[in-house]
Amino acid sequence: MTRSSSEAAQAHVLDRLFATIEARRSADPETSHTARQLARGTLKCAEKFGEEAVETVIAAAAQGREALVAESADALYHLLVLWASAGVAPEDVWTELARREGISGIAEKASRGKA
Ligand SMILES: N=c1c2ncn([C@@H]3O[C@H](COP(=O)(O)OP(=O)(O)OP(=O)(O)O)[C@@H](O)[C@H]3O)c2ncn1[C@@H]1O[C@H](COP(=O)(O)O)[C@@H](O)[C@H]1O
Repeated sequence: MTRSSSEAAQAHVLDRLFATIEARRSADPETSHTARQLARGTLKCAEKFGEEAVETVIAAAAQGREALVAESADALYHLLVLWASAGVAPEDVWTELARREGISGIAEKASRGKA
């Protein structure tokens, strides 16, 4: 696989995962972790993402590369569950990221009057 097609596959996996998450809205919470999370509401989904984000920080600080990869996957999954719960589509975020392409983060911060 070439570098560019590999990169495209990485992007698609998040879109495929989001489609799976959306399809789980009507699934049985007894058999679907996603349905269970969505049934708890957006605030609980946000709280769960926060927990997974903290676990990602701990992995980065003390547990090594393999743990960081695993915790990052958990965090991304729970971020997508949060988007689904809150009515955010991946395209909304991809569009915002594309809008920022080529804008230096340092220049953007300076434009808001921050050093
Ligand atoms: N990518 C994931 C994924 N990553 C992490 N997890 C689950 O997220 C949970 C995070 O671990 P925790 O120990 O924090 O969870 P927990 O012990 O259940 O804690 P609580 O939720 O009770 O707070 C685990 O149960 C993981 O199995 C995931 N569950 C599902 N998916 C994807 O979603 C698809 C649909 O899953 P279901 O909805 O379960 O069918 C799957 O095919 C996968 O592609």
